Amino acid sequence: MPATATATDPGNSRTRSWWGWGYTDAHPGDAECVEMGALLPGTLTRPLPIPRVADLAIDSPAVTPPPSLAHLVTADPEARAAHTMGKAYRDVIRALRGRPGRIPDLVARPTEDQEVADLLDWAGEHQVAVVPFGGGSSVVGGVEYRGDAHRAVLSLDLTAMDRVLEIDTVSRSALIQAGALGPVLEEQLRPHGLTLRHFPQSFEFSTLGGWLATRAGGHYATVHTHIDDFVQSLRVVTPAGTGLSWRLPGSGAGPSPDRLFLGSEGALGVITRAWMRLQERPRYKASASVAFTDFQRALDAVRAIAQSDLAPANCRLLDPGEALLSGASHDGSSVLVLGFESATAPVDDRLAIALDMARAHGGTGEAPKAERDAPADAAVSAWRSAFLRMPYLRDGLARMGAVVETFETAATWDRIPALIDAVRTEVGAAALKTTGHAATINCRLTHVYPDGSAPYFTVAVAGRPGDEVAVWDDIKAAATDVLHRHRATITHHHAVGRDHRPGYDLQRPAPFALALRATKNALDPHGILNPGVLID
Ligand SMILES: Cc1cc2nc3c(=O)[nH]c(=O)nc-3n(C[C@H](O)[C@H](O)[C@H](O)COP(=O)(O)OP(=O)(O)OC[C@H]3O[C@@H](n4cnc5c(N)ncnc54)[C@H](O)[C@@H]3O)c2cc1C
Repeated sequence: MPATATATDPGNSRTRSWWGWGYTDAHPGDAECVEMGALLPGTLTRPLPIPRVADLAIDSPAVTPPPSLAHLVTADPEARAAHTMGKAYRDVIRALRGRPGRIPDLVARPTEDQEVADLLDWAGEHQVAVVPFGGGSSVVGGVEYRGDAHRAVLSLDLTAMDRVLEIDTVSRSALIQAGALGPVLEEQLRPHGLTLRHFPQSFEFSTLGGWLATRAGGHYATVHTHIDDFVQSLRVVTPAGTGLSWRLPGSGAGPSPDRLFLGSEGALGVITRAWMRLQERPRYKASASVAFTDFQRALDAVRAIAQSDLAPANCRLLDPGEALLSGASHDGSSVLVLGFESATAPVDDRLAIALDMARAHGGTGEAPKAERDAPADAAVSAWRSAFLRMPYLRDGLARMGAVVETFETAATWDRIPALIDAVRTEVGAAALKTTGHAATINCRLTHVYPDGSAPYFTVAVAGRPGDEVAVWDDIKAAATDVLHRHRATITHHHAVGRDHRPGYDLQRPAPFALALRATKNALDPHGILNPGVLID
C-alpha cells in the first residue's frame, strides 16, 4: 500500500559552514587547532581566521532568469559562496586563503521535476553552465565550475526535493526524491521499520541524488554497501528529455539504463527521484576488535574473512598509525574492527568464527560482545567517534596551514601489499620533496571483497605556508602515478569529478570514452551540464 511521508530536517536549527565541514558549532576552536598543529612540527603558530563571505569579491550575476523561473533562483552572496566548491581539503584551504573557486552566478532550488526541466531549457538557450548540487560534499571538484570564465554558472541545488513520496511495503522499496539528505531520508523511513541502510561517512551532509550520481560507498565493509545495489529505477531529467526506467528486481534486457546514470556525476542528466530497495532495520548486532603486531598477517586475516561467507558488516583494518589516531590502539599494533548485524537472527556465532580466523593469523582480541546487551568494546567505540569527528579535525589542521587529505582506491588482493608499500614510500617521498617535512601516511581498509579490497590513505604534513594547494597537488600527482602503475583504480567511491580526470582518462578503455562522448552529445547537446566532469 502506498504511503506518503513528510520531510523533516532534524538538524535545521544549526548553521552549516559555507567553507568547511558540517555545522559551525562543531568546528574545533582556536585553542584546539593550536594543540593539533603542535603535533605536526612546521605548521603555523596561530590558526588562519575563519573566512567571511563579506570578504569575498562576488560580482553581480552575469545572467538574469526569466520571470517564470525567478522565484526558484537566488543571487544571495551567502548561498552563492556555499555553492562554490565541495568539501575536499583543497576546497577548505582555498576558502581559508581567500581564494575560492569560481562563485556561481545564481543558485536555483527547484521543488519538482518540471521546474528542473524548465531550468535546463532556459540554461540551454542561454549557454549557462549548470552544476547539479546535492549536499555539496564532493571531494573531487565535482560541484565546482572550472570552465570558460565568461560563461554564466547556475548551481542547481536539489535539496528542496527531499521527500519520500511512496513506500511499497510489499516489495520493500520506496520512491525517494533525489535531494533528500541522509538523515532526512532515514527519518521518513523509520516509522515503517525500514532503512536504506546506506551510511557513507558524509551521510549527514550528502543526498540520495549525490550518492547515485557518484556511485557512493556506504560504511558497510561487505555485500550491500554500494548505492548501485539498492537502485530499482531512476527518473532523470536531461536536456534531451526525461527518462524513467521500469521498477524491476532484475532485468537482462540489454545494457542497464540505470547504469548509464549511476556515476554520471551531473554530466548527463539530473537525477530527480529513484525507487530504492529498502531493508529491515537490524535488530541483532555484535562487534569486537582484534589487535595484530604484524600488518601483513592482519591483511591475511582480513582476506580469509572476506573470502569466507561470513559477510561482516564492518571489517575495517586500521594500520598502526590509523589505530593510534583514532584511539583504537596505543601500542603500535594494527587493529581490525569487526561488526556483524542482522534483522533476522543473532550474529554472535558469526563474530566468534571471524575472531577465530583472526586469531589463527596471530590476532589477539577480547571475547565478543552482543551490542543488544552491552556497549561495543573500547577500540570499536573509539574508532566510531573518531570516524565522525575526523572531517572537523581536518579543517582545524587546515587552519594551522597543515596539508591533510585522504585518497582511496581498490585493487585485487595479489596487488594489495605492494600497493600499500609503494604508496607509503613514494607518496611519502613526494611529500618530503615538496614540503621539506616528513609526512604521516596512514592506511585503513574500508571495504573488502573476496577478490580484493579498498585501501584508504590519510596524508598529513606541514605545508609550505600560503602554498598548501600546490603542495597537495604535488602529493596527489605522485599518488595518481603510483595507483596507475599498480593498476589500482583512481577511486573506489569518491568519484571522478574534475580532480580525478587524469587518472580516470588513463583508466577507461578508449572505445568506452568514445561512447561516453557520444552519449554526452546526445543527451546534453549544448554542453551545459557540469562541463569538465567525466568527459570534455
Ligand atoms: C568528510 C567526507 C566524507 C565522505 N565520505 C564518503 C563515503 O564514506 N563514501 C562515499 O562514497 N563518499 C564519501 N564522500 C564523498 C561525497 O560525500 C560523496 O561523493 C557523495 O555521494 C556526494 O553526495 P552529495 O549529495 O554531497 O553530492 P554533491 O557533492 O553535491 O555532488 C557530487 C556530484 O554529483 C552530482 N550530483 C549531485 N546531485 C545530483 C543529482 N540529483 N543528479 C545528477 N547529478 C548530481 C554533482 O554535480 C557532482 O558531480 C565524503 C566526503 C567528505 C567531505
